[in-house]
Amino acid sequence: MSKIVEMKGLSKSYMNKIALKDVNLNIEKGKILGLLGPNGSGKTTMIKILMGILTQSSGEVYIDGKKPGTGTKAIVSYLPDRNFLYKWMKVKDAINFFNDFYEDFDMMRAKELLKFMELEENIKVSKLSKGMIEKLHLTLVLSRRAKLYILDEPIAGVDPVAREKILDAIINNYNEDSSMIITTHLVKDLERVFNEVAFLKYGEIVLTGDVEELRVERAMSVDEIYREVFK
Ligand SMILES: Nc1ncnc2c1ncn2[C@@H]1O[C@H](COP(=O)(O)OP(=O)(O)OP(=O)(O)O)[C@@H](O)[C@H]1O
Repeated sequence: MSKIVEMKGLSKSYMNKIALKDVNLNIEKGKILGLLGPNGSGKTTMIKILMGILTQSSGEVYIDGKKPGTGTKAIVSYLPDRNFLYKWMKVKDAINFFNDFYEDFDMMRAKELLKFMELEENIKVSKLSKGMIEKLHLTLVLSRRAKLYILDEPIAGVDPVAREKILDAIINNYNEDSSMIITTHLVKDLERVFNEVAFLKYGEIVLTGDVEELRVERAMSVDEIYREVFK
């Protein structure tokens, strides 16, 4: 099977608020999908459904052919859009914690990434800046040999130099056997990473496709297309 993610008629409402409406979206293995949309468009809701944190109101979702749950959590490496580290931890504790927790954690890769991100193992998490925390999160998430990586706003809140470094880490550590979903509204910064994009507007997919094809068809960058769709 070539699809890593399959969504069919996926909808989600919170009380009377519709967050996702009849979403049909497939992600092929080996691709990096940019899930793009402004605040409140439903990106996090979609990711939480993929992670089994929320249940859809209707429709179907499959990850590698399975419904989200314990089985799929083992093959998905997820970067939430909030800090998930404990203040008492040192960087090396966070690494060991992940190593103990995830069978697919690759310690060698983690050490290389720490070096690349210029993160010192003995620093306490409480002493790290916001940008350094994001780098540590990404180090942890990318050090797993997962089939699917889901990165929710991986570069929000970091300076442009750190952004470039984080993007390089994503590209260098990505391999063709895995797939990735990256949500962002910082389209210009991230578009060089995407193979495919899906635009979410008020919970609906309004445009999806291969990045190269879209750029050629419309003679615009993804960022320009985004601005046109959401103006
Ligand atoms: N727990 C909740 N209860 C009620 N409404 C919610 C809840 N979570 C999200 N929503 C609503 O659902 C819609 C989609 O929210 P969601 O967080 O998925 O958007 P998003 O695209 O991730 O936004 P952002 O870019 O700001 O993170 C929004 O209108 C939001 O107000």
